[in-house]
Amino acid sequence: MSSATNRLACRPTLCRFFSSLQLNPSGAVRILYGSQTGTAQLFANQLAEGLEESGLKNVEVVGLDEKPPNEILSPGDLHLVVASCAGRGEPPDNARKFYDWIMMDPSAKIVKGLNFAVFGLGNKSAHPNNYNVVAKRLDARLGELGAHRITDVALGDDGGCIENDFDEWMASIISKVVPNSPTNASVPTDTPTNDLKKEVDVKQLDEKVDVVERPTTLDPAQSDIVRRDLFHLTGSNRFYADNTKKLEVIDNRILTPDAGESALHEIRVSLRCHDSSGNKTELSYTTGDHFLVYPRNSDAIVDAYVKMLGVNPHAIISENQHDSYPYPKGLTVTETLSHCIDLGAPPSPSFARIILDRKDVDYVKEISNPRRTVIDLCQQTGTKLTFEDFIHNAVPIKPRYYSIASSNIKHPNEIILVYRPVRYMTSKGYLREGLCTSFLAHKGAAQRGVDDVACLPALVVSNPTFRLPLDTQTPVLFVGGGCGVAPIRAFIEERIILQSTGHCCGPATLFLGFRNPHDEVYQGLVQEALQVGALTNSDIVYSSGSDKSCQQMLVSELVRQRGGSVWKHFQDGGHAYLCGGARTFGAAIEAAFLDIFQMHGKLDFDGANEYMRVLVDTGRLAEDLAN
Ligand SMILES: Cc1cc2nc3c(=O)[nH]c(=O)nc-3n(C[C@H](O)[C@H](O)[C@H](O)COP(=O)(O)O)c2cc1C
Repeated sequence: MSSATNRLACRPTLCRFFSSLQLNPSGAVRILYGSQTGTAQLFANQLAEGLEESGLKNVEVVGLDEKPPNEILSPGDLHLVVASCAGRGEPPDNARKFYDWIMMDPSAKIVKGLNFAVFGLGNKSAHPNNYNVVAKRLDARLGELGAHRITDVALGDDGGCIENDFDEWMASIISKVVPNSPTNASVPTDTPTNDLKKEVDVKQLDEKVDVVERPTTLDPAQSDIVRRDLFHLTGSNRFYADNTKKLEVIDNRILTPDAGESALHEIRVSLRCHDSSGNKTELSYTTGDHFLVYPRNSDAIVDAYVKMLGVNPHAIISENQHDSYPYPKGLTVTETLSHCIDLGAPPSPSFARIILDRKDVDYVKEISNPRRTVIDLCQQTGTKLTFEDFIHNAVPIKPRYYSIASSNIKHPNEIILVYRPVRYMTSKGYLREGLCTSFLAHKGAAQRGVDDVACLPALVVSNPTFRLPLDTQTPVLFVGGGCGVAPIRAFIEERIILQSTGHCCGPATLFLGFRNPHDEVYQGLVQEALQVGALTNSDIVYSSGSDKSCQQMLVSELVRQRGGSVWKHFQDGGHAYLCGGARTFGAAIEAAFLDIFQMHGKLDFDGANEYMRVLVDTGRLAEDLAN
């Protein structure tokens, strides 16, 4: 690790713990990743670095779409699979072909004699019925086909502390694969040293990352948008998804000005755009789809990190970096910090231990719950990080999913999103803003042409399991809370059009909750739907009403109160849609449904769970729950 480029590849975190191990390089290790939004890919790269730093030579990271399915597995090698779940228990797009092949193709028997272990990425509270099913099924299938499992499938929960889950699994893999390794990398047995503090100064950084000075300052019109040419959409450095476009914001407004700082906002985005050759194209969507937005950090936080790291913001990171450089090459330092790294996210457990120079860090209590960031920890400890330390250990920006709040029949050329800006003070007095919601909140409507302030890098993501029933007569029940109003708005809008174009719609019930009456949105649309018969009943409740006349209760209480009719709805073949936050709202409504199935359906606990499972499996209970 002496050359400039190789030093970049070194993750100090793991280097220190594993560099002096005796190794037994008995064969090649193939790390396979299936990733929708980049986390599994990041983990796969971290695992490769951990294994290489332990001395393994023959480690390869392979995206599950990088080879034909029947060439992905290589008998005799160890395969470490890192795979997330997307959709409703679906594999991520890049894993789809391999997943279908291994699950169904008879030629998939060739995996006999192969060693493997699987780490899954999922979200338990958001997807309780499909939690990590992709990893579980891959693990079971590989075993069934005769491959040798070196350790049980491990499940990472993105609703908890997935970095911790992964660190633990990686440590156990390294201890199995590399003889004489420490048994637990996440609680290192050696005392952390001051390695980071001895790292290079800015001048050396320029040598190490091979940067060149950009003669002029950045052109703001080029710095904040989708730049497919700049963000190298090839190979493992793929940053934006292929069909990401730069889309114009048509309107961005507060829906409920009386609700104060945390009011719900609505943003309208045009689907008309230009392709790379300058030709006009149009994106399309179907009601119920998702919209993926790539946010960037604010200039203020980027400036703070530039100062803390002592780097030249205009230096360009050269194309000649080592392959393990985690971000697109050729960007300036500012662009990399703005677009690639989540500067407001807490560091990973291992990085936090390094910065704090302690091995006994209580990660959840000290770091993740208070949402302390790298800059907070460095200010607290006086730790001086180099740019390379930071860039190789910091958390990358993940794109954010939003439920589209419009019907494609009513709005074929634009989409509507509903969002609530996240902004709060931590107990330590730090102001925190949600990365994507504050990014959206600063997007003005397009004034003249397409400028950065008015554009979003974004794409439509199909959500085929979240659709209104094909038979418009089927009874539907919409249950939503807060921002969960978004997909419900889309469905109501669609039913109004269906109704007005002669498609007679069956009964539709709406149970909707807001914080208080000031927070309530889209009353006009709900009234119109009730008048034209697109909705049959509507109950709106508030978790904290401001006057006695309003319905002060939780949506889950309302659902329980209407238990008899909810049971009848399902017995009549009705469909239901659950839309809101995963942890509290989604879990509470599911619990209410289970109670109803027991009380009104006279089922026992297992029977109620089974009833729910069948509803989910047959697409009659569809969820759109946010983390
Ligand atoms: C649209 C969407 C659908 C998801 N579906 C599931 C699911 O069915 N089951 C699950 O356990 N997790 C699900 N998740 C959670 C992801 O698997 C989890 O956030 C993971 O860390 C993403 O990893 P990736 O960035 O590598 O794709 C879903 C996430 C999104 C955004």
